[in-house]
Amino acid sequence: MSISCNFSSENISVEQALEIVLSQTEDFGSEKVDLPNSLGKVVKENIFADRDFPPFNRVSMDGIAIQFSQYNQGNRTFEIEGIQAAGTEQLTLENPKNCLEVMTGAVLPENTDTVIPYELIRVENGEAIIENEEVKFHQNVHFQGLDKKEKDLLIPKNTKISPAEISVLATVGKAQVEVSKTPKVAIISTGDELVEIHQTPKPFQIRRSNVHALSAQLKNWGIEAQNFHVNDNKKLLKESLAKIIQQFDVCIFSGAVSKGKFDFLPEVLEELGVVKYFHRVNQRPGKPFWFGKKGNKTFFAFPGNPVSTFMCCVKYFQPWFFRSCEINLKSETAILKEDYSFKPKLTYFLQVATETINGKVFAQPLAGKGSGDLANLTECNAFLELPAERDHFNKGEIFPIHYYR
Ligand SMILES: Nc1nc2c(c(=O)[nH]1)N[C@H]1C(S)=C(S)[C@@H](COP(=O)(O)OP(=O)(O)OC[C@H]3O[C@@H](n4cnc5c(N)ncnc54)[C@H](O)[C@@H]3O)O[C@H]1N2
Ligand code: MOO
Ligand SMILES: [Mg+2]
Repeated sequence: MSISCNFSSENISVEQALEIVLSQTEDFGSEKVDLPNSLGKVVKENIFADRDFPPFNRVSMDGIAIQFSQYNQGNRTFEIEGIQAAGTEQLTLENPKNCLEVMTGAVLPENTDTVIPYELIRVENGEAIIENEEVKFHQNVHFQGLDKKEKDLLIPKNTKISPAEISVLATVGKAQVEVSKTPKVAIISTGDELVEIHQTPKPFQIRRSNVHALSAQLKNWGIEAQNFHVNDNKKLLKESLAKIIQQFDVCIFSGAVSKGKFDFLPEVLEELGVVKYFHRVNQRPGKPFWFGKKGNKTFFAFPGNPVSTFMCCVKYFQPWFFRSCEINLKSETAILKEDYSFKPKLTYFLQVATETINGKVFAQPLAGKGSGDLANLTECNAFLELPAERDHFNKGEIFPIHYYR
């Protein structure tokens, strides 16, 4: 999809902004990585069952294996012929009136079809005596191919790898997996008021928390970003960015995009040849969001207020990255739990705490004290997207929701 750049100085809507961002995805290609390093990445090959699941008739309780017909004929005492342990070749029950002890994970012995757990038998003088009458044909046997058949598709290409996929990849022997390459991402904070997290800020300073919040969000999506800091000095900003831009596919900024005397970022980016696609979106938080491209490099300049940076990363960077990896994030909705009013003609990303009741997701507004109130993020788990054209939202209405945890 190609969308022409929005060079106008008019603010654009959230829908337009997202459409532009999503029209600017990039293909980062794929690479083979060792299985442990594939967590959080997107698999770029179909994963098939290399054998039946389970691969043999698997004993699923420790006990004895018998022929059910013997039990059905009234036999309750079975001489023990031997032990079938897990990890040993299949034994054969020689005499159908006897039994074999079997362990969970072992192959069900030849000539047996039913497993009775130790709890329901008594073992005396080399014999197993069944004490419970309720034995069912085929009980406690996990039959070969019951879950999946050899060559079944287990994980389709373009699935995000979670611990569940790791389990399946491991069991089919994928020591290495083809995954989408992640872009090289730089996260750049700006501002003379910022100090490192291990430093004690002077009364007029704060720690550069946005960079750590962004890094953590990206880490959740399988991206290891590098972070930088530049002070509010135009010349320095331009020199530093000229170098950083060369080395990265994506630059995510926090701060210096609003109307302040030291908000140099938009002009510096343009001076460095980055094409502005939009600046300012009709939204709160995050109104001064600036987005641009230079060739196949992508620039997300998020407003510095911590909740703005955070929300913009969830709402714009996240779907951009997943679309680049050919994954469509599913859109989710939630039910507003109480009436809420927001007057400005802006899309409002209301901070909410969700609760699921009878399968329905309810969103409790916990708006916080504005986009500087980062502590409020810990009280909530999502942003509820309230449309710009309305100013009152009723309890019970359904709106799009964006989770961050
Ligand atoms: N006259 C106007 N002033 C402001 C407007 C406006 O439209 N007209 N927009 C406001 C809005 S909305 C936002 S959001 C901010 C965005 O400002 P900037 O992107 O220029 O960011 P800064 O000025 O650099 O910082 C804003 C705020 O955020 C704090 N900050 C910045 N970086 C970090 C960081 N890494 N970790 C923690 N906190 C950070 C910074 O200290 C400031 O308090 O502008 C409004 N002003
Ligand atoms: O976008 Mo600003 O975040 O409204 O404070
Ligand atoms: Mg500013």
